Amino acid sequence: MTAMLSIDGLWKSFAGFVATRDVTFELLAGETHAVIGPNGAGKTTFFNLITGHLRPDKGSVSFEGRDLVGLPPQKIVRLGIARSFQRINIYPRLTVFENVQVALIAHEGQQWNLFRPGRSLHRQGTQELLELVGLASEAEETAGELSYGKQKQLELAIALASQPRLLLLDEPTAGMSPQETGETIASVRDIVKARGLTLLFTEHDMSVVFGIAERISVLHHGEIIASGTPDAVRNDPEVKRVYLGEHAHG
Ligand SMILES: Nc1ncnc2c1ncn2[C@@H]1O[C@H](COP(=O)(O)OP(=O)(O)OP(=O)(O)O)[C@@H](O)[C@H]1O
Repeated sequence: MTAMLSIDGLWKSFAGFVATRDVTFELLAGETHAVIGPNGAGKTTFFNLITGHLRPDKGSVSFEGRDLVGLPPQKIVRLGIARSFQRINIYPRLTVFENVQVALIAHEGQQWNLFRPGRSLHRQGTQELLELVGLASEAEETAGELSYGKQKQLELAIALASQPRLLLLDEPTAGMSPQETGETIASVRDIVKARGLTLLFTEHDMSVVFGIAERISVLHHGEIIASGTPDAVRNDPEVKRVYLGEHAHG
């Protein structure tokens, strides 16, 4: 497999605090890759550097051979990278259907007008995405009134509206019940397969990580301390030390 995303010598500091330290990383086309690490290890910062929400101090980020550093987030989305955030990012007062429809309209560069003619646009595409994430029967519900797990599914549909080749999910199961977690992960796995997506995700739930990741990278104090197959990472002495150290301190 070839590298879809290549990151080389990436650094990011906040007022002298180094959040990303000389990160070099390759994501292969078609793989499902988890980025794990204790709280504050720098996972979200790493994602923000890829998606243009932060600009690195040093280093390069290249997607399918194209340099991303300095591009604004919307431009990076257009190149084929979509993302979901840790906090919910939907229009709570619009219906489920409208949330996805707006995302499709925005992606096509069309104008959204609550009263027309926007309402008739992309109805089929919207329906297809809702079916894909299992929200077809909730289409007319108000988005803000959905359960937390369903709101995350809606976010996923919104992310997919930009037709990404690479999907970045920041803690897709955070705050979910065990049942919601299981359903969400099964759904993500199916969608990734159905659409042939490359998936990069962060996650605290190790059963999720080891259940779906083909490769795992471990961040600690902004540095990648291990990267490899789940078995290799599980048995890595440095990784064990970091995680056991965490538990020892509660
Ligand atoms: N905008 C910012 N300004 C100052 N410090 C920041 C900023 N963003 C992140 N940091 C710091 O950088 C470090 C890494 O944060 P980051 O959110 O990337 O970690 P994380 O691994 O995603 O954590 P978590 O698992 O808790 O979500 C933290 O110490 C955080 O306080």
